[in-house]
Amino acid sequence: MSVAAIETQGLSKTYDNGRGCQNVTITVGKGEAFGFLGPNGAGKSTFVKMLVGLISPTSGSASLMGQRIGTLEAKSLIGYLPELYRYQEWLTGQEVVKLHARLSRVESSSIERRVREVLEEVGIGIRSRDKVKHYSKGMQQRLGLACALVADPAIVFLDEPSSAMDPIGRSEVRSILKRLKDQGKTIFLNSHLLEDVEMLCDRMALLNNGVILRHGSVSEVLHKRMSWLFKVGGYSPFLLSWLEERTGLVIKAAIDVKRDANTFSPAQAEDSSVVWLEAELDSEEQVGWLNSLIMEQGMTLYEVSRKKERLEEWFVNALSGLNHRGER
Ligand SMILES: Nc1ncnc2c1ncn2[C@@H]1O[C@H](COP(=O)(O)OP(=O)(O)OP(=O)(O)O)[C@@H](O)[C@H]1O
Repeated sequence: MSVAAIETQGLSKTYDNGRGCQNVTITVGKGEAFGFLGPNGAGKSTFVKMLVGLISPTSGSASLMGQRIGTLEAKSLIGYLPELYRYQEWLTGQEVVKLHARLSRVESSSIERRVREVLEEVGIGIRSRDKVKHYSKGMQQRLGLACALVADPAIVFLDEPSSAMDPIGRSEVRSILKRLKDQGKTIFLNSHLLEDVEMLCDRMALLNNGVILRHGSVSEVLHKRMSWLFKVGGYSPFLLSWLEERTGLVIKAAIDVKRDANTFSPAQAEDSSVVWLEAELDSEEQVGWLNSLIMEQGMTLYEVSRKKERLEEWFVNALSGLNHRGER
């Protein structure tokens, strides 16, 4: 049986103040992208710091590709982008990455080429000769990514890799991570951004107050049932009742909906007006079915989309009714 890329057994770290993360048992296969999702203070960074050998566990055990964490063998397998990074302001981006390449024992004959490649990859190419003190936060985060990748590690630990970036930067980072995944790297992604985890990861764990509340495939953990939005014309309250009766679903109607802000205030929708309908559905087949019923009733279908839940709301729902240990 091949060894897992990351394997932990009851891994715990308790700081003097009683905080940290407790009893985490997970397995991440080689080439898998694993998301560790949790609100601020959940214990994500603590967990990763143990895996990369920066702090020692209070109890439990863990290995990377079969090598005990904290050993040189385990450390030589990893690239790590910390959450709180500070690079030498007086050096250029290129010099910082070179330094990391040397520290990671990249063969000296290939350092120049590798540094150039990785700076291109993260999108610093033309700014690589500027001093770090002139870099924006987003640029520094890209630099951190270059440092994490320069030694071509088998496992990449990323602690909030796009937190300082604007939407374009975020989407670029996602593309870089996707490419890494396609190259067969194992990726461990700490994030409080639902979207990042959803787009990249195969499996994930939801952490709160230092304990894992759920883990499994991303779809198992995130969406049991999903809300869908249908923008329709030719609406009437009568047609809504008909749809509800026919499908057995609860369907809400609203004149306007701010999807990102997740507001769906009930509408006094007038006959024939354009409205948004919202329904919680189990599967894409149900979406198709509802589409066809909407059109069968003579309504015009302008748009269908999945409603994006805001993370806070999702967390509140996921965590509601749980005590601080995640028990109901
Ligand atoms: N060195 C430390 N000493 C004492 N408590 C700590 C230490 N480091 C972290 N903590 C506490 O442990 C808990 C988990 O922190 P951690 O940084 O691992 O969370 P996180 O999920 O990474 O959150 P964030 O995204 O805000 O960094 C928090 O309550 C934090 O205040």
